[in-house]
Amino acid sequence: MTETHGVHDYDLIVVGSGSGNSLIDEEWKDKKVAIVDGGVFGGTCLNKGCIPTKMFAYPATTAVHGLDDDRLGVSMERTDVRWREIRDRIFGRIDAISESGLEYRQKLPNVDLWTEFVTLRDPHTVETASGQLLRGRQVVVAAGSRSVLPELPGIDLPGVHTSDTIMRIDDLPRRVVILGGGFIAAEFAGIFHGLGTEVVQVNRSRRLLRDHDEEIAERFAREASQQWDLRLDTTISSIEQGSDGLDVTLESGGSSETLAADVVLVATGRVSNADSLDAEGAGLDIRDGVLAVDEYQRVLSSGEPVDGVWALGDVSSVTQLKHLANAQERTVQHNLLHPDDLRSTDQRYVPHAVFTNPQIASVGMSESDARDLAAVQGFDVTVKVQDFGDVAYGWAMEDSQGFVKLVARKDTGELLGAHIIGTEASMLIQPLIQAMSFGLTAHEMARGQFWIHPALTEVVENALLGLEVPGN
Ligand SMILES: Cc1cc2nc3c(=O)[nH]c(=O)nc-3n(C[C@H](O)[C@H](O)[C@H](O)COP(=O)(O)OP(=O)(O)OC[C@H]3O[C@@H](n4cnc5c(N)ncnc54)[C@H](O)[C@@H]3O)c2cc1C
Ligand SMILES: NC(=O)c1ccc[n+]([C@@H]2O[C@H](COP(=O)([O-])OP(=O)(O)OC[C@H]3O[C@@H](n4cnc5c(N)ncnc54)[C@H](O)[C@@H]3O)[C@@H](O)[C@H]2O)c1
Repeated sequence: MTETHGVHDYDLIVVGSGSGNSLIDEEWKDKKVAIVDGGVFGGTCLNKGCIPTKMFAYPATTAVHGLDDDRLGVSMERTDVRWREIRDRIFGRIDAISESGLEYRQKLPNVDLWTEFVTLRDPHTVETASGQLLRGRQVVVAAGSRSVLPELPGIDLPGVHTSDTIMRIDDLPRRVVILGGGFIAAEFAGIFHGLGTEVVQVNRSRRLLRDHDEEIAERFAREASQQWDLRLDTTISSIEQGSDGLDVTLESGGSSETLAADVVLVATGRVSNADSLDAEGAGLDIRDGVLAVDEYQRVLSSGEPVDGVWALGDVSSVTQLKHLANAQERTVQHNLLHPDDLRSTDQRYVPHAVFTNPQIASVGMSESDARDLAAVQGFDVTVKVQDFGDVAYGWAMEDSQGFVKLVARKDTGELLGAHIIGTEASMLIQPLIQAMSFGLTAHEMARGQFWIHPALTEVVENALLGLEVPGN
């Protein structure tokens, strides 16, 4: 670092140590780099997102599957759930990774680590909370997103959590009320139900998982309502401290009801941190609530890319997923060093999975989006829904939950969307993502390879063969 008139000068400033941290590799060893993070080193995914949630979801799903095995002629009992042991195992591993990542960065001679929140003074200058000014020849904004809390009486009470804090509580709650119908609500409902907590999930609209294919969302609502108390078209009007925990008042169709809960989880969405960085004040564009970038991840000001200023991940992406943030990080890593050979990220088929019970995974268009596109572009759509229970492994499982739904163009066999609900949906979908990414048609994918018999993947093969496409 060099210091001119109280300003610390760098070749590169990275704001955010989540996906942004991976940018700093050997290529930067002879340059001055600052990495700034006012939160926990390593970002959301590691510390309070993808990783710990899945480490809770796995034991919870294992427990629930065991309980469900009665119908297969095997009886199991969940006798003990040792929450603190689970929690401490999870965070024992995670906190150590965060701490060692921080120590590693602190030791690098060319890197300064600033453990403060910053705001943007201009596109190339950030000001730390303690008033230090850092100026970067290049700046990467990778400041992520944060939970939004609805304005609700009692929202500040102890016992009311977001996903940031609920995984660290001391005891497994006996009763939890979850507000929201998206990814986080679905995953935590699955976790707490699996571990034996009484779960009430409250969703404002009739539709859970609103961005999913309708049939998937409906099947999930059916499966959820058989496991926990699902209240649709319902809101929470207030939370109060009661004599037996929290009194949570629900409103639905003009009537109200008060439930007692030990904890409330608020899972009502996450917003880009572009506003808390004061990106707009620094002259940067905001589009759809996120920092606007072009295809090369260059940040825009009045619609034009700002030289040497980049953004990636949740701060600049409406789709908040770690694998997308990572892909954008690889793009920025290249572009920072190759201004004459800029790359973009292929975002045609960004998949996702919801690790609830049953799992859900999806890539590409929903049936209704595909039909809308077909109406505009003048092609026909073919759809096949194949139940897990129709193939041999599904019989072995006595499965009545899972299905694969494929959406394709009738004329060409191009796969437009794939949606799976059921056991290990997150893995079953991968060959479909591959086919779509590499342009395999439905028939080529079905007949161009062997499918192991009698593996569950046969449900994908059969779904492909059930589409009305050329070759089938
Ligand atoms: C509960 C939960 C579960 C999730 N599960 C999954 C999953 O299973 N799969 C998946 O793909 N995605 C999942 N996600 C989403 C995923 O975590 C995010 O998409 C991803 O972490 C975004 O990475 P990022 O690098 O953009 O931001 P982050 O990892 O959030 O990093 C941003 C960093 O910037 C810091 N920061 C913010 N503002 C400032 C500032 N003003 N000054 C300095 N530092 C600042 C923050 O402290 C943070 O460390 C989950 C999210 C949550 C909340
Ligand atoms: N497995 C994964 O990939 C994974 C897991 C968790 C989170 N995430 C990411 O994190 C993001 C945030 O997750 P999320 O579940 O918080 O958001 P979400 O956008 O998925 O769902 C938000 C929910 O809150 C409801 N809601 C919003 N405002 C409300 C209000 N005032 N009162 C009542 N309900 C309200 C919405 O109707 C919706 O059901 C996801 O969109 C996803 O990108 C991914």
